[in-house]
Amino acid sequence: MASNGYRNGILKGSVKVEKLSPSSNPKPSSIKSKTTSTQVSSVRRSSPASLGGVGSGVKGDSGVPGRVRVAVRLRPRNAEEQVADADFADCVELQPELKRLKLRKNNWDSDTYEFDEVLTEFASQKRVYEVVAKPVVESVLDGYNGTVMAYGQTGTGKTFTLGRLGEEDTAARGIMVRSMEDILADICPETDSISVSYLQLYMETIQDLLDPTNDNIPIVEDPKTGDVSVPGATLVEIRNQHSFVELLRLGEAHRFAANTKLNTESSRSHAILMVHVKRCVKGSEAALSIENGNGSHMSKNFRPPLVRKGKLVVVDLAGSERIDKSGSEGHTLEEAKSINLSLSALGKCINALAENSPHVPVRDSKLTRLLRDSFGGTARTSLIVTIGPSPRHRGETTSTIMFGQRAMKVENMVKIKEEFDYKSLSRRLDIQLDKLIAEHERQQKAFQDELERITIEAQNHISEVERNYAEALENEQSRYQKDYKESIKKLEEQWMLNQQKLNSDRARVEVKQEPLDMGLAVAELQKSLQNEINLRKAAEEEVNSLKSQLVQWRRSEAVGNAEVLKLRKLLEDEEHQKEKLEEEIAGLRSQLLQLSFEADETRRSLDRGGSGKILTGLDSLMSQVRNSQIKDSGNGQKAPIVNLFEQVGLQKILSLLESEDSDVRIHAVKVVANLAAEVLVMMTSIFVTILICRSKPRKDCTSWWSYVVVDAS
Ligand SMILES: Nc1ncnc2c1ncn2[C@@H]1O[C@H](COP(=O)(O)OP(=O)(O)OP(=O)(O)O)[C@@H](O)[C@H]1O
Repeated sequence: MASNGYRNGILKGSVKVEKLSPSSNPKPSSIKSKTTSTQVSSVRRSSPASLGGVGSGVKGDSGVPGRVRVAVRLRPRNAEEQVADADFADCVELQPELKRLKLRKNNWDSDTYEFDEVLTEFASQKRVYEVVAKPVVESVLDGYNGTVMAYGQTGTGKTFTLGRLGEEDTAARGIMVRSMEDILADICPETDSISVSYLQLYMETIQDLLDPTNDNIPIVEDPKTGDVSVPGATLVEIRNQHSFVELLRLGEAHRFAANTKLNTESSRSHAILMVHVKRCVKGSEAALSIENGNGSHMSKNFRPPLVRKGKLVVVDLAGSERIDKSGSEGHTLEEAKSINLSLSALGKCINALAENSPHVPVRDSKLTRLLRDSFGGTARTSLIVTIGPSPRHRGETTSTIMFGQRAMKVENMVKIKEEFDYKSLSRRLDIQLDKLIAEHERQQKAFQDELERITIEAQNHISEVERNYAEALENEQSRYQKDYKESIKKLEEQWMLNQQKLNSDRARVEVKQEPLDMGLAVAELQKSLQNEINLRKAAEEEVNSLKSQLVQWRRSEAVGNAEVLKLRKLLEDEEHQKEKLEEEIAGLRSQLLQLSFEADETRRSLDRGGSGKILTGLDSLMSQVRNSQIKDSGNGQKAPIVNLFEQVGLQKILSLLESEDSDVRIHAVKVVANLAAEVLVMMTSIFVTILICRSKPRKDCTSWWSYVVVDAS
């Protein structure tokens, strides 16, 4: 062992020393993914110096490396040492700022050891808590397992460091009390819970410090996870600091202790305080955890709350002692042997872990079985080794320091303890079920009440209706009975009157019955006869009237027939006349055509200059016209049509055309047609004459022209 070297086997300058400080504690926000943890886990235990230590925890199934943190604390000289070692220097020299401890071998030589924290005899309890335990406590609050353990020679201050209650002097409060203070300050009482069990391992038996009758508690190891638990231990829920301190006091009272040469209050057992912290993961943190885990398929209503279960284990080991120095004998000697045996087993495990040995003799003692998770397990572990200053105990101090040094090489796989709280879900569902059942019962009761109310109302209503109906029926019956009685009474009265009248009529009829019957029969017959006569008369009159009407009708028929024959004759005449007129019109038209033809011939002749021929034709035409005139004037009469026109006038003829009488209209048409023919003839004559006069004026032309003019007018 080189005097200037580090006795923990690590070369100077090659160790990256992590500070045991609150800031090094991992926060859930650093939990990223399984990939990260897998990558890191591949270097497990391979290079402790390169690992991140307590502050690098990341969530994952396999966890992340977290080296056991080790601090050394020096107890001040006690009264005995101040006297006995007055002339001697302490066996150790501390360099807290360098986190180094020098162990003097002699006056001129020393070995130097480096720790995660070096706490001098002046270090306050508060400082010790903050550098040793607080990071672990914070990890526990985040859902990790954590171990704070004190190891050291008897009487060096393990119980002082961990278990002081600080009732007289609060500054003296140890790690247990301060841890609980921090835990209580951090949790949410509504959703989180803390429960505590306090045990001692004495002579290889686990006893319940909170219930001394409960001894020889078995250790249970989960074959799957390797988790160690002592389910037989009393578990007390902690709600406040006071109850916890009382609990510690109770436990301390039950702890085995002995008065040895080295410690008047020497603990003869290993005390193990287990603080279970169950925290409900909330909000986005829970959602993130569920997303990363396997709870995403669960329905929100039936999704159990996600909880993180951290367990803080504070171990106050019994002190290792040299029997010759402690003076233990008898039962105390047996205790000492047992203590040393278990501490030796712990040391072997630490050695094996520190050396990455494939076999770790965990099962050699109950202490190692209990601390399985704390060394080489999943917990964050912080070890404080306590030493005394006396050079007389240099060997024990060296042993303690070496234990601490080896422990620093132990690396755990820190793993968050997060799980679904099915019990809580079950409780919650039970509560919901109870509520639903209560609500259902309440609704059912309300329904029943309502039903009863409606039934009663309906029954009342029915009763009222029945009552009203009965009353109405009764009234009606009495009214009818009354009317019936009155009617009967009236009928009886009427019958009485009729009876009286009948009687009186009978009496009268009996007196005048015979003469009355004859007279009536004769009068009746006479009346019938008269009626028959009257009816016969009326019938005869009717027949006569019909006969005269028949004669009248026959006469009218004969007149009508004669009229019809007459009209037919007239119609035939008219048709005959019409045919004649049509023949005349046809003749006139042919004449007109002839005249037109001749006029055309005449014009052509004139155009060719053949006046002689023209004259001949003209003379012929003129003679025709003149003959016509002469012929007309010869009989002293104009044509009948012209005469008719002169006699009747144009307006009259036109009005006759619109007459309703068909004969009149036919005559009017004839007149107009003949007139048109005559006018046409006359106009043609005039036209011819004009042509003649224009071509060659003659003497007789003037006279003829005047005739035409006179005739035309
Ligand atoms: N840092 C310290 N400052 C002052 N006094 C101390 C300190 N450490 C321990 N002591 C005192 O030393 C004595 C022994 O301490 P303690 O009982 O805690 O030792 P221990 O390691 O628990 O012993 P054991 O293993 O025998 O139980 C006690 O009287 C305690 O008050």
